[in-house]
Amino acid sequence: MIPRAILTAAEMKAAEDATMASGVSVDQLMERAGRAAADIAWRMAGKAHVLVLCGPGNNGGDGYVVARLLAERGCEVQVAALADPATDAARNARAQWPGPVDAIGDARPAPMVVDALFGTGLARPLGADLSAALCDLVRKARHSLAVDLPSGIETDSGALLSPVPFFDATIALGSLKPAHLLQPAAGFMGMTLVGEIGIAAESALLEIGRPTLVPPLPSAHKYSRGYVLVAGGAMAGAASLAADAAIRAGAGYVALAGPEHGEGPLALVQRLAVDPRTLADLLADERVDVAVAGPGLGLNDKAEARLESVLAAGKRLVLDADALTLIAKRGAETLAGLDAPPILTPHEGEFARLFGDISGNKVERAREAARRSGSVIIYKGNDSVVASPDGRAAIAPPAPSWLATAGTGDVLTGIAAARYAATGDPFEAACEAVWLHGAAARMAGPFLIADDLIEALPRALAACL
Ligand SMILES: NC(=O)C1=CN([C@@H]2O[C@H](COP(=O)(O)OP(=O)(O)OC[C@H]3O[C@@H](n4cnc5c(N)ncnc54)[C@H](OP(=O)(O)O)[C@@H]3O)[C@@H](O)[C@H]2O)[C@@H](O)CC1
Ligand SMILES: Nc1ncnc2c1ncn2[C@@H]1O[C@H](COP(=O)(O)OP(=O)(O)O)[C@@H](O)[C@H]1O
Ligand SMILES: [K+]
Repeated sequence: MIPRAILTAAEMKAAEDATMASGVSVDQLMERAGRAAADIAWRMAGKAHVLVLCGPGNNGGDGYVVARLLAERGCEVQVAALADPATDAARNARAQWPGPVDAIGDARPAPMVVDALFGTGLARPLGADLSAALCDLVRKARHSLAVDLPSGIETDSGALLSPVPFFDATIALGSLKPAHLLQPAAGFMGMTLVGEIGIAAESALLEIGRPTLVPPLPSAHKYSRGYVLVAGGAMAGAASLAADAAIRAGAGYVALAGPEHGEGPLALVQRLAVDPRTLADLLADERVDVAVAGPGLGLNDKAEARLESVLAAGKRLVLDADALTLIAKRGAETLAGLDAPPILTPHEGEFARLFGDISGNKVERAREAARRSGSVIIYKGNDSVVASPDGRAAIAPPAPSWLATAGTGDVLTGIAAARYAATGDPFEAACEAVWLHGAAARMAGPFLIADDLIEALPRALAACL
């Protein structure tokens, strides 16, 4: 699957300028944008009475186009505007709307509401009266559609600048923007669709899409499919979850090396490694492709020594949980010299421990963390962001919140290890793992526990063949 690009407000503006330089006028772009939005509104509500709220900028201009096209289809349309249009394109669009334009205060609740107040140009919070009116009108509607973005959202960060209602659908014009995937904004969009308006959308920031996997070659053997070694520690269950997930995610050989035997399928190779030297010996096996440390590792001196063996092994690494807490003490930048970029999988708390002083939105923080640590970062959450030290970054579509349960992160770590062993590319592996994890969660369903994710993994993987 070709991943969709995500453009910041500035990148969108540049893409729009490039399109115009090739001979397309802003009025034509606005007509396409309005037509795409009107088509969605029509599919949602048919001939229902429509209220279109228009702002002063080009988002409002799109709104006037929507109003005209829906009226042409026979809808009864009320247009309510915040102010007169402030751009030429919006003025032209308004001039082509044959009906009256009311003040926002005169907007009457309608079964279908189209929000064309503000899009990527929103620079500050909506006034309290305006956001209250927007929330009230959307709440009273049966269907609601936001044009480009719900008004009140900051495009690049996904922050809510002022209160925003829940929309049934949002049409992203030309391309996804970060706010379509980042929380809290993404939670207010309803179904998000991208409206094609003829802009070439290219970016180093992508949406994580379904990976394409290939079955093992006829010549495959267990080691060619990837050997993952999971270093266990104080808590056998967590390491077992990671190891079990790695084997279910397609690694050909998975060994769990801990101070005691863990749980897991019979196919999992259990190796007793009571002291760090034994662990180092196991890691010295040249067939080991990827080593995992963190889940259930512990935080005491023994855990430190085990982590040391893993870091010194010269292998590709996936580091999570306790390993991240231990690394935070010595500084994440100490990872920058490893032979291959490791994958780090911090949740919000671990990220703060590792990179507490980084500011900016979630994508910027993930990118800076990747650069500093020379690592691929999976910055977890409902809007997981993956960033690579080479500047590539990706945002996952919202994952089921049922994932908020103990052990699901250990499963992600195991999947990432299996994919890193298979692909050799930590960024690709991280993105694939995040997608598979979310898909397995959707298949496992409500009230899932971490073990259910592992059980669902083969079905999630099969969907990618
Ligand atoms: N990119 C593309 O290819 C295409 C983009 N298109 C569309 O254009 C949209 C972007 O348009 P845009 O740049 O004109 O910005 P927009 O969101 O309408 O708002 C700016 C206006 O609002 C004002 N303003 C801001 N905050 C405010 C506040 N809190 N309260 C009150 N006022 C506030 C601000 O005023 P100022 O800050 O200058 O005082 C300015 O007047 C984009 O989302 C998409 O829908 C399509 O038509 C065609 C293809
Ligand atoms: N509310 C949520 N919505 C979607 N995904 C979530 C949510 N909460 C947690 N997750 C996902 O579940 C996993 C939890 O990982 P983590 O916090 O490390 O748990 P643990 O350490 O118990 O395994 C991560 O992949 C995270 O992205
Ligand atoms: K809008």
